[in-house]
Amino acid sequence: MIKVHNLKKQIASVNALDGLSFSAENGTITGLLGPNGAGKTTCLRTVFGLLQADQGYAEIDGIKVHEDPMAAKQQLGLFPDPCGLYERLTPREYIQFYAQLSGMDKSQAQTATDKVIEQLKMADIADRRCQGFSQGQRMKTALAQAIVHQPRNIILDEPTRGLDVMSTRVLRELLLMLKAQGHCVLFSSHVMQEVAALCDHVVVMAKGKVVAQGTPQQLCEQTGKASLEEAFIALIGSDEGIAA
Ligand SMILES: Nc1ncnc2c1ncn2[C@@H]1O[C@H](COP(=O)(O)OP(=O)(O)OP(=O)(O)O)[C@@H](O)[C@H]1O
Repeated sequence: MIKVHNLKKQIASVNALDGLSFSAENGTITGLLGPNGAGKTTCLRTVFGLLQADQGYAEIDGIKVHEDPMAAKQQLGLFPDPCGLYERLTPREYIQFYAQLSGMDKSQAQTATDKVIEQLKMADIADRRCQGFSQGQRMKTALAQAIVHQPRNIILDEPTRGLDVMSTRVLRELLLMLKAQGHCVLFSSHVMQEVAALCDHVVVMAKGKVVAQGTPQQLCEQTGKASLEEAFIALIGSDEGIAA
């Protein structure tokens, strides 16, 4: 479970986070939806401990990130940019390398790697070099790296940015699988369709604040609108920086 409490962060002259609070539960996909510049990336960076808030704090499974960043990170996987794989390694070598970086010895890392290869159903590509992989295969490998230490919580910043339809579908299926396995999945997006299709809980944010939150249906009911897109426009007052 990921919680943020009253996060405030000023960057240069901008209040990137301005009293942001919400929770993302286990077994649930939570979407952070907001226009460009809303503060989504700043929020996720703070959750991962890459940025320190001026006020407020983030909590991973009850561990305050600023008090014990290492313990918090053990419970957290960060989905990396799938373009940045080491081309000369196979997924098995790549995942095992990251498992060892997270503190496992060689034999623990081998076991954890076998487990995640099975979990993400990627045995067919596990021993091929990443060079020449399709986007979907890259995505599986990147996600495997992020979850090899079996964190309960996974965060993804605009994971489908630049992906084609097939790769987006692969990622969707992977996220639904993680949800079914009881993980807490938190991702940011400004793509309305993706959020509507995937999320159990949507946190609509603008200017560093939560504007509204609930299931897509609750957001439609709150605003009296028929679609999430219309609800979003009613809540934000504009559709600037949002993709259908
Ligand atoms: N390093 C920085 N220097 C200056 N301003 C910054 C910096 N990082 C973030 N900001 C500002 O903080 C605000 C929030 O940025 P953030 O990247 O968190 O938004 P976002 O919701 O992720 O946007 P997008 O959807 O465009 O990626 C923006 O106004 C942005 O310009």
